[in-house]
Amino acid sequence: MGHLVTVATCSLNQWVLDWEGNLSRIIESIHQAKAAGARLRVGPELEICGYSSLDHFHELDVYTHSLEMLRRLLLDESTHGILLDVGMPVLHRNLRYNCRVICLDGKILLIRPKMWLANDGNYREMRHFTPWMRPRETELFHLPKMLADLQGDTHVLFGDAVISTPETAFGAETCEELFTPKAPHIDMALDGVEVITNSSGSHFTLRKLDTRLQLILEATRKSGGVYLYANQQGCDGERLYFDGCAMIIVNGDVVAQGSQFSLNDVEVVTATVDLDEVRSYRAAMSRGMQAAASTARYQRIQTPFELSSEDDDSDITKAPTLPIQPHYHSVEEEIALCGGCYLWDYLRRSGTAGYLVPLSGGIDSCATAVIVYSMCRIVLQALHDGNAQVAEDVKRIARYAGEGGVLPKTPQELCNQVFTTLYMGMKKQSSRETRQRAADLAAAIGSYHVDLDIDDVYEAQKRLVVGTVGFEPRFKVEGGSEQENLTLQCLQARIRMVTAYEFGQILPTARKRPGGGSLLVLGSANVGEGLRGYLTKYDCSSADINPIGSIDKADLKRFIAWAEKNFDLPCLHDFLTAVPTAELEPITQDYAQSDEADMGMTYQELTIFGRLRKLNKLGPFGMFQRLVHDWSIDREHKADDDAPYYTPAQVAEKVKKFFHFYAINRHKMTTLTPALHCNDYSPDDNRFDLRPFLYPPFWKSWSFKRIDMELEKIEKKRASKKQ
Ligand SMILES: Nc1ncnc2c1ncn2[C@@H]1O[C@H](COP(=O)(O)OP(=O)(O)OC[C@H]2O[C@@H]([n+]3cccc(C(=O)O)c3)[C@H](O)[C@@H]2O)[C@@H](O)[C@H]1O
Ligand SMILES: Nc1ncnc2c1ncn2[C@@H]1O[C@H](COP(=O)(O)OP(=O)(O)OP(=O)(O)O)[C@@H](O)[C@H]1O
Ligand SMILES: NC(=O)CC[C@H](N)C(=O)O
Repeated sequence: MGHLVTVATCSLNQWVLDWEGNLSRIIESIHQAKAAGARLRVGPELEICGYSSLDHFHELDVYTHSLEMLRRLLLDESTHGILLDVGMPVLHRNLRYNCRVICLDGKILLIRPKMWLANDGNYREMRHFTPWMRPRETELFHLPKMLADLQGDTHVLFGDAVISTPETAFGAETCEELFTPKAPHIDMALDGVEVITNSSGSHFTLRKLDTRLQLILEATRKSGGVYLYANQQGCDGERLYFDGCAMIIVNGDVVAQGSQFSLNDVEVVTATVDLDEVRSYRAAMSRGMQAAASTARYQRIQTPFELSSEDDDSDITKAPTLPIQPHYHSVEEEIALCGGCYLWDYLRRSGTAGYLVPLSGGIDSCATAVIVYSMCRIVLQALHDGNAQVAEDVKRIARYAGEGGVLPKTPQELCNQVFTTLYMGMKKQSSRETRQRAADLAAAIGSYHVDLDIDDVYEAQKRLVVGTVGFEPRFKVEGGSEQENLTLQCLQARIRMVTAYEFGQILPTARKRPGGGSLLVLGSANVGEGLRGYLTKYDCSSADINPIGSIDKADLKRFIAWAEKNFDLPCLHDFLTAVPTAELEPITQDYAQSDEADMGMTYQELTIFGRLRKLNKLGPFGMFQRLVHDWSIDREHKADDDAPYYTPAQVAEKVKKFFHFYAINRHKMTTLTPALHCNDYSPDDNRFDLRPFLYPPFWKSWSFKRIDMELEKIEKKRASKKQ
């Protein structure tokens, strides 16, 4: 029995209900772990069926197929000789549990159900599973016949227990459990469990890795121990991107870290850890006394399987893996990499021929196009690194096999095959500048670019009203009313949507691309526009998928400024300096439409409203109370110099205006294009931010009256102070 132990964790790019694909990735990770000399391997949460199976967890098939895949795994002798911690759903006494199955050499040692289910934001585990609410209790699980014959027994243990090997003990906690105030690893550590596995289905949001890593570092800093973090990676069929980053942490130090964004379907991370370091770390007096006082005792399931041997201790070629500095990406890199990896998974899994972006010459569709370009760069890097799966996918999607099997040499070359950009101008509304910016960007990234005008279609459609009811709607600048102005704007916007789909469906065939097929249309409404409803329902904001729908204008601008340098795209500079405009109204000598003027608020203010509404959970009155302090405070007391300054009356007006537009436009969120989830202030109505979409008029609401009452109090106080 030795004290040097090699352990493995992994990230797997699983896909919901891809039973045989998921199993093959699990087996591949076990082979890689064994090849690295590991004797314990942990995989992501629910890895057999894929984490985001959602309401499929209500179907018995999912439990049956999970058992069938587990049986295959147990039967496969190439996976023997290593302790396995595998994730799958299990039906036990008619209740559904989210479980870890711990097995060795074709036999199950323990089934450990998740105790603290994830149930906020995007997570609805309580809808699908029952939590195991009996800490440190176990009972017998009746094995179905297909497993009983392998096990040579009819039952195995089910519940909250740990595994004891000759040299150490290890226990499993599952994803959310780490985030809870009384995480299971605390009691396990106090009871002498030295290795904790954490199998996660943890999604990416911008700047989130820090939170996750701090929790793990803190856990092992306080309790000591070896922590093995496994996570899913990629798009498994939902709006979430799972950001892998498998890690091994020892006593508060990271010793191994996998990639957060990559196109590797299987990534195994291993380290050799010294159990004696855990023992010394824990032997500190105060911790020792707490451990002695703890009454939490775990049932230990004994196995004679050794994680290491005394031979290892005298093998001087074996050494503990040294601590490293954890690696974080900047926000700009996160957008480029997360968006790029997600779009590649979506493309290769949807079986379509590529993407199409309606490119307006503005910053949002520009950001979407640059994310597609980032995808092409990531793919090229993976080809360069010899990723066989990516090579196979490129041949299939970009049909390079048909052209002599030569793979693309540059991201632009790939871009030209899988990415179309479409500028759809109007003679009076579109400026030369936007048309030129779109063309310049397309040339720089190599997309197949189409530049056309939609005036004929627009005029023909407009004539339907003129010819049928004898009324000719006019723009405001031509003397028309508000309603006429809106109707004409929305008409253009919707014609663009129809045109985008038309081209998306026929272009691969028209270009004689082998296999034809359709392009997926990408949307590019940013998070603020969605929230404020500053978009036309069913225009180009209605697309197949939107990579930037949960990202705000400020982060998008940072991303474009970063890409200008890091992707060597000088043409991006002009996008950054342009005034955001919808170009839906005719441009005259003294009028050009502008987003911020139209919206009655700036994009910066929109981000603040969006965060306070969702993250701080503030309604109109609460938001007024908060902002009157942030925005009306005397300049010299201000913490943030960039924050706007407004009088209390102006703050009241701003907050009311925001909630008014939010309420009357909320219906647009119900039909908004699915967006890649990158931020916890996303207004996505369908999965994340569940709200009504028919509100009473806010101008007459009690909450607005309360703002007025509060404003009166504030103004009286200010007036009396001045006297
Ligand atoms: N309570 C409710 N529940 C369900 N649906 C409701 C509804 N109230 C209205 N509606 C529907 O929504 C329609 C009004 O919404 P909508 O048609 O979007 O039209 P609307 O919101 O009136 O106008 C679109 C606005 O977006 C602006 N915009 C800015 C930037 C870009 C773009 C662009 O398109 O490129 C547009 C444009 O300047 C204009 O101010 C109604 O005609 C009705 O069909
Ligand atoms: N002239 C155009 N040609 C092609 N697509 C357009 C054009 N005008 C608008 N679109 C599409 O409609 C979407 C919504 O238009 P809008 O004017 O609101 O742009 P936006 O959301 O501010 O984005 P952008 O910054 O790209 O203009 C754009 O993102 C773009 O995809
Ligand atoms: N699957 C889970 O338990 C995930 C929940 C966790 N709070 C996370 O975001 O990572």
